[in-house]
Amino acid sequence: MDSAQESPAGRDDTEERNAQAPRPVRQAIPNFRDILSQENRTQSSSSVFVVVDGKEIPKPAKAPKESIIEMVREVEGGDSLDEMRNEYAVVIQDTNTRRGLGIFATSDLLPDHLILSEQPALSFWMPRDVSMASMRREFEAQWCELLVHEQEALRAEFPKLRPVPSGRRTLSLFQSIILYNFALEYSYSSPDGDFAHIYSLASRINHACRGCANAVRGGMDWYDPHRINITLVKPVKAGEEILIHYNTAEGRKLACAVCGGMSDRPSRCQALRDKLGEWRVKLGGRSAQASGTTSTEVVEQDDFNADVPGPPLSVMDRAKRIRNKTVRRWGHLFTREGCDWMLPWQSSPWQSPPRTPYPDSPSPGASSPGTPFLRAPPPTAAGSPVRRKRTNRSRGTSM
Ligand SMILES: C[S@@+](CC[C@H](N)C(=O)[O-])C[C@H]1O[C@@H](n2cnc3c(N)ncnc32)[C@H](O)[C@@H]1O
Repeated sequence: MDSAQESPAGRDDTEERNAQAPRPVRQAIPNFRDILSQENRTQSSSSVFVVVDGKEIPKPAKAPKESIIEMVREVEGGDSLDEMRNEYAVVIQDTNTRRGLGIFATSDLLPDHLILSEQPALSFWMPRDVSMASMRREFEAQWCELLVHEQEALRAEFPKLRPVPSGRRTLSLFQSIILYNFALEYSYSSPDGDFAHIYSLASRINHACRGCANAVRGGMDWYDPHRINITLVKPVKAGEEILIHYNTAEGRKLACAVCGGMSDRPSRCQALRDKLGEWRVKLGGRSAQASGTTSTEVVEQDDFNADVPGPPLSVMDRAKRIRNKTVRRWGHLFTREGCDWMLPWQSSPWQSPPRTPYPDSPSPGASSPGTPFLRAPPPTAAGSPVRRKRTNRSRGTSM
């Protein structure tokens, strides 16, 4: 018989059976708030309260990061927040310029996108009571405390660390200087100035002036203070380099990767180009919003707190300032554009700023007869004037 022509009695039976059968219970998918409150129930020892939905609940003693990662893994199929954001969003590539390696976006992204969020690959603790002269030895000691496989992994990841051996109790002066130099070049100081953090990806980001940079370093992560967050401030196309601003008074002065300017702001030429771009968008009838954040807006945002005195400089920042002064003063003696501080004879010319390499170093064309020109004369048969041949000096033990 056709099921549509079932007798009324038969239909009643089926309805009764359906009513008696236990209904499958719909399991609610836990969301972030559920997990948070679950954690609150288990860890209610904390006396600090937070307000969720108008209700006061005890603040979790432990950050529910693991729970978030679990949820992300379930939803996205990724392994962690890092994996979800970093490896899919950016890639390390050679810039094919003197900048060396850089970080490039893998897809088109909009402003405000959190493009990088990662934990340090290596952290050097910078004790406050240690003088700058001892800082190099401090870093050396901390390097020697690492396990050999950790040192090997870092050496494989950062080619600049290759001359620094693994598995030693002490380093030679040369190796120690390379390590120190690496830390100065690749590290970000923690907000409290106690640590120098080196990141696998974020430490590869190159510099651009505030106006040309398309990303900024975000504030401190509440859950994880050593995590660095890099957020876009401009729309970025796939394959475009991610650039942030990191020329500070105490750091090494680098030319902007986009406009070549040495200052914080875009060069006049770049500012004009930006303005033209804005006008082109306006005249083209599209909304001004399509151009994203303009360089002037970025500068204004950044300058908002410009006159608020910053925190006192950390030891690392002071070390950077001294190094920068040394490079500005003596760099021109070693290479045409500047030196890699202690390794001038090894370094390749690391940048070619468009006009004057450093604000106060003499440029070859600019010397007037009245001003003394400090460039070293070319090497003679007697040896280079910069690295003189070692004379045979007695070392105390005579034959
Ligand atoms: C934090 S590292 C960036 C990663 C580096 N490019 C690499 O190959 O590993 C900083 C160094 O990159 C180079 N660099 C970064 N921005 C630059 C720029 N705008 N112009 C020239 N060199 C730059 C400088 O040598 C600087 O000391």
